[in-house]
Amino acid sequence: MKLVARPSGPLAGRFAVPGDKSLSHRALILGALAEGETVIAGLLESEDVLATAAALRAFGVRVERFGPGRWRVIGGAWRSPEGPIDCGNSGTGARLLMGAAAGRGVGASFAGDASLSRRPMGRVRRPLETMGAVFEGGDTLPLRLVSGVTRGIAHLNVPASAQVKSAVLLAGLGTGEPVEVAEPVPSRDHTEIMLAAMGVNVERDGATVRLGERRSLSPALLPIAGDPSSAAFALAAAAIVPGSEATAPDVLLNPNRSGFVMALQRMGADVALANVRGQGGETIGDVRVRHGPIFGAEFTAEEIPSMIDEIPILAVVAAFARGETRIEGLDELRHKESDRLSLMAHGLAACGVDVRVDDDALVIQGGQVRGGAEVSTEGDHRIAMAHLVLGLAAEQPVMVDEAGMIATSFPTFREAMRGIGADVSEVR
Ligand SMILES: O=C(O)C1=C[C@@H](OP(=O)(O)O)[C@@H](O)[C@H](O)C1
Ligand SMILES: C=C(OP(=O)(O)O)C(=O)O
Repeated sequence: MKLVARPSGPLAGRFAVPGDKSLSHRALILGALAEGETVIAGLLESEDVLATAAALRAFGVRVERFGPGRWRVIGGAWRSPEGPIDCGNSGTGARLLMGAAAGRGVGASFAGDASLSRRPMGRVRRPLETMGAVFEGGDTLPLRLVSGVTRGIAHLNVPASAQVKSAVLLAGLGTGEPVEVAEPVPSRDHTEIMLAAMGVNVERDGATVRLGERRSLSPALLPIAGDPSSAAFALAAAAIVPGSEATAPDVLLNPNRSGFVMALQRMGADVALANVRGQGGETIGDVRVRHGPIFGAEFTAEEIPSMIDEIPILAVVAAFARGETRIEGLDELRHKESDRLSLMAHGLAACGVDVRVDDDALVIQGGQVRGGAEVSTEGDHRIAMAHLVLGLAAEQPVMVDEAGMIATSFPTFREAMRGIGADVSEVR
C-alpha cells in the first residue's frame, strides 16, 4: 500500500496517541512471568505487540483480550513451543522473549521477517551464553535456544541497548546468582520499573542495575501510557505546519524517552507540558506544540538513546529549521528495521533537502522543503511516517512506497493524523 501526504493545515486538536510499544511488550512478557492474573489497560494492539502475545501463547501462557486495549495474562509455567516463535518485525519482542525463555529454561527456536533476520542478535546471545544458556545458530535469526541460564553475569551493555539489558535481567530472574548490567549512557528503564512494580528487588546505582534477592513476580494491574515515539509524529507536524497547535495527551514522559520533546524545545519550538503525573512508576503527561520559528541545533551521541526511534522525525523537523542541524552518534540507526541513517539521507535528498552523512552524523541545512517525491522506505514504519509528516509541510505532496508496515507500531496512524487535520491518504 502506498500513502501520500499533501500540504495541509493548520493542524489542530488532540492527537489520538496509541499505547507505548515498549511498555506493551513488557506488560505481556512480565505478566507471563508472574504467577497469576495480570490485567493490562491500554495495550498497543500493533503487529509487533500481537506477535509477542502469540509467542507467549506458544509458550503455553494464557493471553486473552477482553476489550479494546484490555488484556489479561495468566502467568505460570512455560513449556517449549512446538514450532518456531515468529517475532515478525520486532527486535524488542525477539530479544526480550529470548531472555525470558532463557530464564525459564525452556528451549525454543526464534525467527522473524526479512528485516529482523538481518538485525544483530549476537549482542543478546553472547551475554545469555555467559550466563550458561546454550544456543544453536549464528548471530542473526533464526536461532535456537537449547537450554537456559545457570549462572549470573556482570554485563557491560555497549552500545547501550534497553533490549539487551532487558533480556539479561529477564534471564537473570531464573538464577539466584548476582546479575548486573552497566551502561555507558542510560537506556530506557521500563523493564526495571515494571519489575519493581511487580515485586522484584531491582537495585540501581547511576547507570548500573542489579537484581536483588526477590526475583519472583506478583501479578499486577498494568496501565500503558501513550507512546512518545508515536506522539512525536504529531508534535513534529504541529511544529512545522504554519498556524498549527496540537496536543498529545497522556504521553509517557520517562526521561529516557523524552529526548525528542527536549530537542524540539532546544530548536526553539513552542512546547508546553501539562497534567504531569505518576502512573505505575512511570511519569506521564500532556504535550502541546504550537507552530513558530525553529532553528538548527547540535545533538551529541549521549543524547541519542533518549530519542533513538525519533531520529527520523527529528531529521524532518531539522529540514524545516533555520540553519544547520547536526545529529551525532547515529551508528545504531544502521541496525534498526532498515539502515535508517542512509534511508533518511536518501529520502530527504529526494525531497530537495540539503543533507549529508558525515561518518555517524547526519547534517541537515534547513529551510524551505520542496517535497514532490516518492520515498523508498524498505518496509520501515518510522521512515514511512517521518516522510509523510514532511509532506504535510512541504511545497508538494510526498508519497511513500510501502506504508503497510506502519501497522507494526502505529496501526491507527492515518486516522490519528487525519484527526488533527492532516491530509494523508491511500494512493489508488
Ligand atoms: O527496549 C525497547 O523497548 C526498545 C529499545 C530500543 O532499542 P535498543 O535499546 O536495543 O537500541 C528501541 O530502538 C526499540 O524501538 C525499543
Ligand atoms: C527499532 C524499533 O523497534 P524494534 O527494535 O522493536 O523492532 C522501532 O520501533 O523503531
